[in-house]
Amino acid sequence: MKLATIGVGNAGSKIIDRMLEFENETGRDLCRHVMVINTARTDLAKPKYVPEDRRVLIGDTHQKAKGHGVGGDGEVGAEVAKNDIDEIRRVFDDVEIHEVDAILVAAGLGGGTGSGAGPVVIDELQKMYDEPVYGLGVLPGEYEGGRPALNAARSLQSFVTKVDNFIAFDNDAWRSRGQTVEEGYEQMNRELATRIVTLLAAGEVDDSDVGENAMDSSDIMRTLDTGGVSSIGYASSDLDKPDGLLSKYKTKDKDEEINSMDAAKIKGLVRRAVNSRLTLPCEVSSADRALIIFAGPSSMISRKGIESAREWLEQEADTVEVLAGDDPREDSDTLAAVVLLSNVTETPRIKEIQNQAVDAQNKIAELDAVREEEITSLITDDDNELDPIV
Ligand SMILES: Nc1nc2c(ncn2[C@@H]2O[C@H](COP(=O)(O)OP(=O)(O)OP(=O)(O)O)[C@@H](O)[C@H]2O)c(=O)[nH]1
Repeated sequence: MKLATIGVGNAGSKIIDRMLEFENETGRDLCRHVMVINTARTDLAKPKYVPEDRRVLIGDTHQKAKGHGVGGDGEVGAEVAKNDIDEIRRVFDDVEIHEVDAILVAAGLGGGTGSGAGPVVIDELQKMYDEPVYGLGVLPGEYEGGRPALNAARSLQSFVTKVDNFIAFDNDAWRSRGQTVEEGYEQMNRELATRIVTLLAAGEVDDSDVGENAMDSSDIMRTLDTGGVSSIGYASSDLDKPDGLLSKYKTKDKDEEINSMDAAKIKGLVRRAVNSRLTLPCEVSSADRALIIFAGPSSMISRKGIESAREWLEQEADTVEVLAGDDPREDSDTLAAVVLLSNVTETPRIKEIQNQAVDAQNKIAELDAVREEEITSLITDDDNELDPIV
């Protein structure tokens, strides 16, 4: 697939930057257009792979932002993006939309810019283009507290109703102990970039290269066509290691011996992808559609293997809508299986975020209600005998 990618806010921009890094390292060419949008000047300087002229600062004249971010306030994030919509539209105008199949908007839903400006950007994209717009959203961890949960729960409603599909990443599930927050984010962003690029870069090869099992961009788009919230699973196998995963066999046409994985091992790789940590933990059987892509040297991936993996996932996901194919990467020294579970409806983390958000909203309302009273009581003497000077 060929993508226009847009990162909104700090997390969104870092994820797009990692996607560019991963495609660079692995010789893929997914992100044909890139843009990052932020309300904080310092965060806009962070990406390493995003060209300078594709970084857009919004809200630098807004009284509550002034180039320093929106301090976690989603309402301000949305307001700033609406005020600067002409500037955003001007940068979109440079995108040769006929060169791309879809647009991907990445954002952290816990932050003010991601949660507020993200949906405004998506609205504009949907107005301007007919191509599908996908969301890639980070859900905040419980440990971050009530405010990010409130942003995320509200923003999720906007994102999911506005995008053609929302692929979620749950920071809570991916948090590991013994790391600083920054180290943790770095690792999570790499894991996410590996999954999303491996998934979406399939089908980008020339028509001349397409083998009989090759996955096509239209297959991926069809799987994402359900709307709703989706999750990705991933597993890979190192082909250099003599770990018994490979078996020798002779090709029919040529009398040469080549390495391949037998069908059971290919199925095992997919089972590992589905049973390992998903980007959003969910009940696999609640998926509406699913898709498997094998990325690696095509000689490793037998048709029988693809078919048995597809049948296995059809049972697991309890749907007849499972597509499977390969993304030939002849130079790769790994064989990766990436599984897209589209429109999953049973995912406990979203309910937890909503509960945390409702508690936070009630607490904020309570504090707002008593604030004036408490300030007045603090500055007033017990018998109210004193008057202000002016
Ligand atoms: N996975 C991941 N999550 C991140 C990262 N940075 C931030 N987050 C998450 O994203 C949320 C939003 O943070 P930011 O992206 O920094 O915020 P923002 O959208 O720029 O908004 P403001 O800072 O309020 O202007 C946080 O609450 C975290 O949950 C990151 O590098 N990786």
